Amino acid sequence: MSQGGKALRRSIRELRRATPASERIAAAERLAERLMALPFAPRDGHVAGYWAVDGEIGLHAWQLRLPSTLTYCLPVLHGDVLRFAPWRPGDALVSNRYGIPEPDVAIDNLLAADDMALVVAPLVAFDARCRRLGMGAGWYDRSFAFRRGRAAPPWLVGAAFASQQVDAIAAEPWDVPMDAVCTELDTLAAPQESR
Ligand SMILES: Nc1nc2c(c(=O)[nH]1)N(C=O)[C@@H](CNc1ccc(C(=O)N[C@@H](CCC(=O)O)C(=O)O)cc1)CN2
Ligand SMILES: Nc1ncnc2c1ncn2[C@@H]1O[C@H](COP(=O)(O)OP(=O)(O)OP(=O)(O)O)[C@@H](O)[C@H]1O
Repeated sequence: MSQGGKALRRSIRELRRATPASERIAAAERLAERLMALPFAPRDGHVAGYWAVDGEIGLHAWQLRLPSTLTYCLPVLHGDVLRFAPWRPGDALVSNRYGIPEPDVAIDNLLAADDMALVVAPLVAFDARCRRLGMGAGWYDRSFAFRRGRAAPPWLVGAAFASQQVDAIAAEPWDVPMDAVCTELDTLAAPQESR
């Protein structure tokens, strides 16, 4: 990652953390509406969200609106990839190496990335082509590398505040483009040729 990329990550993460609470709450509600309205929103199966940290836009409003035919899951770090586990409010959590809470489940009960029908991915920055810049450890890129040569599902949707949009994110060879990015203001669809 270039120095530019590191500086961009730092400045956007600062901006993201500075979003006032009242704005965050309203934005999470608007985001939930947009996620529910996605043309490819699945009716049943597993969907993955994330436990918002570091000023990320929250997914609790979306989780609350999901029909009972969908099972909400959270990511779990496993080796060098993400696996997923169902989580409902009140279920046990443990902190991972980054201090992010994840479901406290036995390895045998973890689900694979391709068991998900739709995955809402956190991001630091995105562009109009639905390219995603994450925290910089490559977890989503490694875990969903199989989507580079294969159609959805799982559908990959980035979630962010509209303020996290940048002009262009330089494509790295391993980047996995999102099918869409939802913010409190917009739903952006990826250009057809990059899906
Ligand atoms: N809410 C949430 N969950 C997530 C992610 C995410 O971006 N957001 N991830 C998306 O990939 C994975 C975790 N990836 C992460 C990568 C780097 C750092 C991080 O904070 N790094 C520190 C320095 C390293 C450290 O503390 O050990 C930093 O950048 O300041 C956190 C999570 C899985 N779960
Ligand atoms: N498919 C892959 N196979 C092997 N290594 C990979 C793969 N994808 C990403 N990586 C590694 O992960 C590192 C970080 O990638 P990048 O900076 O694009 O992460 P990110 O998308 O910002 O982070 P994250 O997905 O964790 O939010 C890369 O330098 C690369 O070494």
